[in-house]
Amino acid sequence: MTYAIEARGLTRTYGATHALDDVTVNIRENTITGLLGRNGAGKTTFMSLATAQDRPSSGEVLVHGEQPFEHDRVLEKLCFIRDNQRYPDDYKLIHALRAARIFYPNWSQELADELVGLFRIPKKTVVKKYSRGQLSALGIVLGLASRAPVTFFDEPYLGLDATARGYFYDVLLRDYQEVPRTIVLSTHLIDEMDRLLERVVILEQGRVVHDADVDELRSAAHSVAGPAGAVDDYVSGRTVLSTHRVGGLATKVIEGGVTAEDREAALAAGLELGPVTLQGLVSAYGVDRDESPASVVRGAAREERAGA
Ligand SMILES: Nc1ncnc2c1ncn2[C@@H]1O[C@H](COP(=O)(O)OP(=O)(O)OP(=O)(O)O)[C@@H](O)[C@H]1O
Repeated sequence: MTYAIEARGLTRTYGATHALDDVTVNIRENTITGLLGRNGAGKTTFMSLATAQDRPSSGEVLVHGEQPFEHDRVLEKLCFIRDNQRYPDDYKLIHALRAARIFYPNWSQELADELVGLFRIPKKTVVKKYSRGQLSALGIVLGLASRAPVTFFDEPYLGLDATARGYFYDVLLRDYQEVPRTIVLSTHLIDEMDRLLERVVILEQGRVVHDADVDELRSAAHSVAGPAGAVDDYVSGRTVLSTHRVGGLATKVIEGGVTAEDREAALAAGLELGPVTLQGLVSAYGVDRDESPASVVRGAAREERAGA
C-alpha cells in the first residue's frame, strides 16, 4: 500500500500545550480523508507540519516518503488552503490565478474558470476587499484547480452559502474521480461533508482517537435509547462513549456493532437501537466518557430542583 502522508510520533508543543502529541498515522494515496475533532484538537497543526509551514517539536512527517521541509520536489506536490490565507495588497483574481498557474505543475485553467463562474468571484475587486465567502471561494478555486497530488483544505467553507458549498462538494467529487489525488479536509460540517469522506482521522487534544474507513467507523458504535434504567442495564459491561438524559429517558452511544443478541435484548427491554452519525461519533469522542455537557447541565438543574 502506498501512503501519501506518514506521521511518526509527530509532536508539536507550545509551552505546556501539546497541540499534537505523539501522532502516528498513515494517509493512503488517492483517498479523501476527513481530519475531524473539536476546536483546538490539533487539525491545523497537523496540516501545517505536513506542508512544512511549521516544524515538529519531535517525530516526523513524510510526504510521498520524503521530508517536506525545504524540499522543492515535495513542496510542489503540496497545496494547503487555510482559512486565513493572505494575498498581496494589490492582488486581483487574475493575479492569484496567474501565480497559482506558475506554482502548481498540474494546474487546470479550465477548472479554475468553471469554478470562478460557479462561485461568481469578482474579477475587478482587489482580493483584500473580498467578503469572507468570496475569500473562501477563491481558496477552493486554487485548491481544486491546483490538482496538487496532496491537497489540504482547512475548513475551506467559512462564509460560503449553502449553494456554494454544494458546488464545492460536487466539483470536488467529480474532479477527484477524473484526477485521483490525496485530499485531506478538516471540517466541523461533518454531516454535510460525510458523503465526501472515505476515511476519517479523529483528533482529540492532540492525539489520534480514531483512524478508520468511514464505513468501518459507522459500524464500530451504535446508540441505545429508552427508559434510563433499562438503558443502564443494556450498557452494563460495555464502553459508553456519550450519554444524553432528558427526564427519565436516556440515549447512550456505545462502542461496538449491534449483534442479533443485542437486538433481542433491546426488543425485550423496550429499547431502540440505532446507527451513529459521524458527527455523533466525533462529539462522543470529544467529551468525557459518559458525561456529555447536556447531561451534566440537565443533571445539575435536576439536583437544584431537588434541593430547592
Ligand atoms: N502558535 C501557537 N501558539 C500557541 N498555541 C498554539 C499555536 N497554534 C496552535 N496552538 C494551540 O494548539 C492547539 C491545537 O490548535 P489547532 O489550531 O491545531 O487546532 P484545530 O483542531 O485546528 O482547532 P479549530 O477546529 O478550532 O480550528 C490549541 O490548543 C491551540 O491553542
